[in-house]
Amino acid sequence: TSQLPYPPGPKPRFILGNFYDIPSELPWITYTEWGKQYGDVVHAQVFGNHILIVNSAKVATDLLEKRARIYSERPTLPMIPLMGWDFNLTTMPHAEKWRQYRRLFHQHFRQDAIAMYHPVQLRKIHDLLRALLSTPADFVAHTKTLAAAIIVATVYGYDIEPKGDRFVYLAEEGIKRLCEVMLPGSFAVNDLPFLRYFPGWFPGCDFHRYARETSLLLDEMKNVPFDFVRQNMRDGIGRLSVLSKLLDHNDIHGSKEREKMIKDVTAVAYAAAADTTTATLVVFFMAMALNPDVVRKAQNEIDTVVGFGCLPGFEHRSAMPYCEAVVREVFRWRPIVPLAVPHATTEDDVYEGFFIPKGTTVLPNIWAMVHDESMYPNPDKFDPERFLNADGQLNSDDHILGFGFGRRICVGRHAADATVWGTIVSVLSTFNIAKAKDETGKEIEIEIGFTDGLVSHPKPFKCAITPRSSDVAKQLMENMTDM
Ligand code: HEM
Repeated sequence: TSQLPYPPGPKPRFILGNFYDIPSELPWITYTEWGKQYGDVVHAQVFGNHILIVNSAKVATDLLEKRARIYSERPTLPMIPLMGWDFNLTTMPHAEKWRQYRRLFHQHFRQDAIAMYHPVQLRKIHDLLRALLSTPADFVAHTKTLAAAIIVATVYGYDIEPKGDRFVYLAEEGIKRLCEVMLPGSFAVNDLPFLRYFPGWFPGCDFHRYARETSLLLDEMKNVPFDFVRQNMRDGIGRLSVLSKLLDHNDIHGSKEREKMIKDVTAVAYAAAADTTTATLVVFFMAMALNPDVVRKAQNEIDTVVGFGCLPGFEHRSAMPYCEAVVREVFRWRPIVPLAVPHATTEDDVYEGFFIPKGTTVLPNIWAMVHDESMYPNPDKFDPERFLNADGQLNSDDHILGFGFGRRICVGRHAADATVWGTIVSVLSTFNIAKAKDETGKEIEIEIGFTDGLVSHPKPFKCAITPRSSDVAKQLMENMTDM
């Protein structure tokens, strides 16, 4: 099979391969262009390491789903275990430990388990509405607090401090470091793994210090909420959380190994949930400010089904197809994990006559898939109607590509989807969202820009978020304070 050619792609140079072709900024855009030039599977190499870019949903299904046995590994980065981040399900090798962790995670985040978290999600979403009422210009910060508060309340069952929460600080710092390490070229030891055996004083081996610091920070991050909840469970704190269920089911004084697993699984939830949910909801605010028609249509539907001045609940979901289409379009229009999380192959493979070697890093280019003109005509337009039939009912396109593929598909997707839906309909039921205006009353244009990184956030922009009526504002302040 190795006589077969690699899939097409930019021509590699001697030794360096495509080192200089791999873009450091918004690589998913360049990879989409490569897709137009070379096809749905594109091959590149850097220092002899193979990279396969998957540019269509069909190929993603063929490889990452139908051949999941071969395509479910993650690339190895030596810095991850050195820092102590190897408890992270997201980057864990596709082996027995991953299976155990994923099973545990799935038990508490599968679709039929999520309804249990609806009350907590709505309580935090209502906090967001009050925050938007008092300081609407800080909508990004409020969204961030919402995402953090929901996942902490779901997993540990306690309410984070609005500012300066120790766990949130530790988790954010830990995630920042994980993202830094995952950037290609950030730490030489990732490309030259033998460096890990060199002492810290050796030139270029300062990564040992960074890794040690991170490891201490992560230990504290795992222990702070765990110890807090365990000590306070008798007083009812954290009683309904994922953690308390894990502890109940598995004996509070269970084996050390069991306890470690529970700490690991719960800590990963925050890492995977907070940033992704925030970015998705900020995309929603951007899309609404740019599309007043969509705001109006969604509000009409909410007013008809729920009633003006009343807040939606999950029981209204199936009766609001237009709002559902808005949610699907938010995930499609600007996918915030545009290259998913890289997969890797564990065996040599052949696809459509091309050779894909064992150990290839596979990048699912979600950006290219959701901008595929044959599936989504005029893909840059934010158009929920693309998910509706002529009769206004939802069509069958309910596969949210933004959650990834195969065995590695986002295990928190049902929780994320519920938070995103609940936030979108609650905000639209109470607020108008439009472009902000300057002192002269002229609309401030929104520049659609996105950051680099595994999770790509909208660049700062302004929008006007105003209560739909003074009654709604009053109700928000009065009626909802004890919801
Ligand atoms: C809007 C929010 C979210 C988006 C867009 C998102 C997206 C993704 C993507 C693209 C992947 C990689 C899939 C692949 O490798 O093919 C992933 C993995 C993962 N996500 Fe999410 N996610 C979100 C929210 C969440 C939440 C709320 C949780 C936890 C409660 C979560 C937990 C995870 C975990 C643990 C993995 C790793 C799965 C594995 O490697 O086996 N995510 N997510």
